[in-house]
Amino acid sequence: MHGLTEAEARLRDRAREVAQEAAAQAAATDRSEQYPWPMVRRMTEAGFLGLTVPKEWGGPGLSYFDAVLVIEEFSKACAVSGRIAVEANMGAVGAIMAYGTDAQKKVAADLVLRGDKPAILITEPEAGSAATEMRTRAVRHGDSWVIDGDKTWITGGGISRLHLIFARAVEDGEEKGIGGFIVVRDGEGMPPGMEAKRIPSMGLRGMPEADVTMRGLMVPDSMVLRPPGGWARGFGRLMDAYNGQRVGAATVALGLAAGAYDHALARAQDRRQFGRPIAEFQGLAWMLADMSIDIEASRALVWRAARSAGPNGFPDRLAAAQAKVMAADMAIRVTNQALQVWGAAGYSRDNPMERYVRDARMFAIAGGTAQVLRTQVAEQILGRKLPQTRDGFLRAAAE
Ligand SMILES: CC(C)(COP(=O)(O)OP(=O)(O)OC[C@H]1O[C@@H](n2cnc3c(N)ncnc32)[C@H](O)[C@@H]1OP(=O)(O)O)[C@@H](O)C(=O)NCCC(=O)NCCSC(=O)CCS(=O)O
Ligand SMILES: Cc1cc2nc3c(=O)[nH]c(=O)nc-3n(C[C@H](O)[C@H](O)[C@H](O)COP(=O)(O)OP(=O)(O)OC[C@H]3O[C@@H](n4cnc5c(N)ncnc54)[C@H](O)[C@@H]3O)c2cc1C
Repeated sequence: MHGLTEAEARLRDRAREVAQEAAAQAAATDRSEQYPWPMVRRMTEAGFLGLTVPKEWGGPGLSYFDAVLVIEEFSKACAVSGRIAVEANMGAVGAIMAYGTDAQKKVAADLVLRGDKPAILITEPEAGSAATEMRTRAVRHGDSWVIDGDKTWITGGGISRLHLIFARAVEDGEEKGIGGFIVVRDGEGMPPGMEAKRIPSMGLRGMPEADVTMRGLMVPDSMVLRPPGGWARGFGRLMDAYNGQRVGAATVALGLAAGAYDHALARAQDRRQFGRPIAEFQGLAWMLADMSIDIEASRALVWRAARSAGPNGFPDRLAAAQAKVMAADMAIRVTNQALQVWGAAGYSRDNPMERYVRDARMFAIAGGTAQVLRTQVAEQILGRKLPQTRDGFLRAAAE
């Protein structure tokens, strides 16, 4: 289908098979709000975590596109499992594999290949969309850095071992720019100087979201991630890597919409009213048609974005933002339509449809909101910066 190579189709089919096990536990994970460790072990054994880790670091060295095929299958069944596959293949892992030292790459590879889902710490209570306004500081003291700051909505806070923290680097009393700092949680508790407090969330309840506070958190200089171009370009280069995770998030949105659609299609043909299958009513038949068009269009953008990554590169920024906006908005629409097809039965918590609706809601917020990403798309197609601060255009004109 869709021009997959034999190897890609095999990978997708293998993911689809294991994802059936994720489907079987998805409702229990949602109810218990517990991270699905048994499923993580199963995904690790099956080789779905660390897919993008290069062969020299012990991984299979597969592409972002391969990872996307796997993420979609898991997300159809259980979006929490889909998100685990995103963070264990993209985001922090991608940044470390591209910019890290050999020692950092080994640490990251060993962790994800053994089942860790890393955490990426960007957002702060006062710096969400305006991420460049972050206040977390890492101050250099000889061979160590000391981090102080507050992060929020950190996916995996409290369960992740590998952390990639975005912070302002201060050297010799001078602020140099935003860089990445790698912190590993070894034991059962958090590392000294780091605390996580869970945030109760609407959907994807098996995935902990947390406020993370850092007070005097020590990071050796060997664990500083230094992208090329120096501190001043640090944030931009880290965001280059983050475009991979945007494609991953778009894929989870796509997958869960496709999962909800499959349930709706089956129900529309089974459920009878007025003596005939409800699929025969044009109102529903066209709704199903629109859902299928939405899903195929999103998949086309997601695949294009994933394929835009070169062998050692990241997905293209514009393609990633376009795919994420489309898939996030589409998932909200399609999951709601799917619930509508199910009628009252879809509204019951004994049925997966309401879970799909809740799970879909985050993607227009996390990873860059639908509004902020539209601005990013506009900047790329117009070929100019669209400053968001009140004095931004004045400052740009003065410069
Ligand atoms: C980028 C923004 C934070 C806007 O802030 P600014 O207007 O202050 O920043 P810019 O001047 O636009 O950008 C600074 C710098 O970064 C480069 N950049 C920005 N975005 C990208 C990108 N996507 N790819 C590559 N490079 C990028 C930009 O060119 C500048 O580089 P130079 O300094 O010129 O070299 C804001 O637009 C934004 O993106 N906000 C969203 C923040 C976000 O996405 N947070 C995600 C947190 S993690 C998460 O949510 C996980 C959820 S999940 O995956 O499930
Ligand atoms: C489930 C979930 C998981 C997350 N995981 C992580 C994670 O692992 N790591 C991490 O660092 N962060 C994570 N986040 C945080 C996420 O990246 C932020 O929520 C997001 O960047 C938006 O920031 P905010 O919530 O502070 O909203 P705000 O920035 O306060 O935005 C509020 C509203 O204003 C709009 N708005 C703001 N600025 C503009 C503008 N310039 N133009 C137009 N509209 C604008 C937004 O679109 C939004 O509708 C997660 C969030 C969620 C919900």
